Amino acid sequence: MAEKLNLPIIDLSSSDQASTAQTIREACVHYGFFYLVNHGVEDELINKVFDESKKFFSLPMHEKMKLTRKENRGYSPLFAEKLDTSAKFMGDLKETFNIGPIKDLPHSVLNQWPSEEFLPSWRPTMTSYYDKVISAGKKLLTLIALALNLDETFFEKIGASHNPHAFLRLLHYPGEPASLHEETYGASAHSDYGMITLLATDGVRGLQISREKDTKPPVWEDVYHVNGAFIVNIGDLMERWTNCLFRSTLHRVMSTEQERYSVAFFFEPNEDCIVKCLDSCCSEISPPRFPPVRSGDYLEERFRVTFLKA
Ligand SMILES: O=C(O)CCC(=O)C(=O)O
Ligand SMILES: [Fe+2]
Repeated sequence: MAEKLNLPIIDLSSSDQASTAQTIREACVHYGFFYLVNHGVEDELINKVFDESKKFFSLPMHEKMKLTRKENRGYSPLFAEKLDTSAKFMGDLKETFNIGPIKDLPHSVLNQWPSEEFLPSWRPTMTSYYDKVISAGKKLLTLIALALNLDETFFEKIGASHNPHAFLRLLHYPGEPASLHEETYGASAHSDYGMITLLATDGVRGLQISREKDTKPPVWEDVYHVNGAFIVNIGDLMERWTNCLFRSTLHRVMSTEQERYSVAFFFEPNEDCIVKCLDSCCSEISPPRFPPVRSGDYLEERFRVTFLKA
């Protein structure tokens, strides 16, 4: 049985920056997860993204396969990815669609879009959502910088949030009859790879976190949906920057009988940004645990090992 979990709630519109930054710090140190409210992305737009996502995943398979994932953009069918690389089962019971940077040339031309004939509102809806979540993410990064006792422009100055390598990912978990496969997950246990993830969920249960990476067996706790809130979590690159002060928490999505949709936004640093332990997070007695790494190289390698096919 999973435990009940009360994640901190961060109000992005609060005028009290100091206390918001302090709550973010506590959330990232203890959970690596929090809820984000008043983030500036309207409910109406979020609902539209879910509607358009459902329309896309309902298309015949041969239409979806015309947009098969290339350069990490486009459609991946069920079992294409296995987020828990150590597990033996065949892959995750989910289908996905990825959209990469939209305005950042030459990356923007790599995106694939469903035909306007079938889905006329798809592209403008996704583009608008992408832009709005980027704005929310940039604002959140200024508070995360304050939470780390850095200047609020830190992530901008080191080039992380300028033309970020951010990916919008639509997810569809079709669900399965109970006990069909003991060891099938919608998304198997993993931590996210990058800087921060902003997740919108549809209210169907399934997402769980395990706070202590090294506890065996892991203790799983349910993350509840909160209307209008993003579920934000810290990724591995942020964990590397902070020398594990902020945790990139293990999470998974259980496969249940109920169909589930979610929309993840992976706000990753600019590909050329070098992620190196922050001075304030290391010392002689606590040296950096990870060597510096170029963000683009790190992310590419993580995709290489988790994708079994497109
Ligand atoms: O669908 C969800 O709730 C979470 C998905 C997720 O963890 C991921 O795609 O990295
Ligand atoms: Fe994830």
